[in-house]
Amino acid sequence: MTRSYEIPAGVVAVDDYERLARECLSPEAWAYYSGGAADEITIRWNREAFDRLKLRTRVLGDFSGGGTGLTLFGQAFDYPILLAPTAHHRLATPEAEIATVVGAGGARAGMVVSTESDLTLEEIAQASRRMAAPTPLWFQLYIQHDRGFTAELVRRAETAGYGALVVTVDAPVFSPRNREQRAGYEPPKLSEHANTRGLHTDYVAEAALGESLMFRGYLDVTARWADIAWLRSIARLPILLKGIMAPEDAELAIGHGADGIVVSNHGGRVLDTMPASLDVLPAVLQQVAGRVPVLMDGGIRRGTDVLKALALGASAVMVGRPCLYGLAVAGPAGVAHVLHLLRCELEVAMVLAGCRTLADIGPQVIWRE
Ligand SMILES: Cc1cc2nc3c(=O)[nH]c(=O)nc-3n(C[C@H](O)[C@H](O)[C@H](O)COP(=O)(O)O)c2cc1C
Ligand SMILES: CC(C)CC(=O)C(=O)O
Repeated sequence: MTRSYEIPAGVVAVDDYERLARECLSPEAWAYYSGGAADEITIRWNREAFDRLKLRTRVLGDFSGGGTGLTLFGQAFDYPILLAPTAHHRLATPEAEIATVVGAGGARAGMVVSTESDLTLEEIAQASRRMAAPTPLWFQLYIQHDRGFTAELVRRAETAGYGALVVTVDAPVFSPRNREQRAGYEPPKLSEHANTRGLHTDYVAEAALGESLMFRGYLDVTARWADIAWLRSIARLPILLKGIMAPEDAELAIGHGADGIVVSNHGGRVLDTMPASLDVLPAVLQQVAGRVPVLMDGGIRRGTDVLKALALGASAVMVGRPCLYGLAVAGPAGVAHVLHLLRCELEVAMVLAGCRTLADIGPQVIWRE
């Protein structure tokens, strides 16, 4: 199938991609990408938390030699916006994650590849290497019930040249996603995913009426803190834990060897009425006290949102749905455009807030009454 990868006229902001993506995606795929847990209240709160904060501007500053570059775990990034790990890009485009990585590379953004990608982690890394400027890639790991299989995934990511492991710890189970259910979205079986092909999934829980869903052995195989120490012992790469929403868990993460933390409520897709990631960020940062980098995701749709997250103390942010919407509308060009829009908006906001570099972004950027 040949597709047009042109950016449609009139697209000037990330939200325009959301509107257009709905028209490009099947109703099931739209429900999967855009939806969240239960009543999707956390999705709304993720946005509202950004909108509540006001920015404080400064004038007549000197911006010579400024920029948005940063280093994380020894890797250089042009700007502090990475693609969050998201599953199943083939729902958006037949080229799946290859289109995404090409778009990310075009915009020179880092990308986190999901365990549940539709292409193998090796195929995605290879596509990135073919580009003039390969994208910094990290691998998002779901710890599988088969720890031998998990160790093999880690080894594969290291061999393929990934720069960090982002271990998602917030979703041992998902609460129902009613929008997906109502649209009739059927997720592909884990044993048929590109990276986990052949994994046996006999443990998957289903409950008949009158039976407990969770407490019949299913949770015996899910990851625990000891698994993080184990991962640390077998992996050479830096390990970030994604989905930390409590200061106590941030402390445990560092205690078990994590090199970084991602404050995230999984884009409101795991447990509805969790607070906004942005609202939890300050408490986690206070606990971490600069010992490891703290990233965040959830609800970022504007460069001003990125500025606000950094002003509260995040080292960088990750963006999920907007990249999928760009992918659905215009393939690699759409992904690159989404990232470019966010980067340009961030730069404008930095200048108007009087910040020459990321190091200048601090609490002074937020207007306090
Ligand atoms: C369709 C979709 C699939 C996702 N798949 C994964 C995944 O495989 N692994 C993961 O850690 N997070 C996954 N996430 C969560 C994102 O990494 C991220 O936390 C979230 O999308 C951020 O919120 P935002 O979409 O508002 O930017 C997924 C999110 C979406 C929307
Ligand atoms: C296939 C899912 C487990 C991927 C995911 O994390 C999500 O859909 O939010």
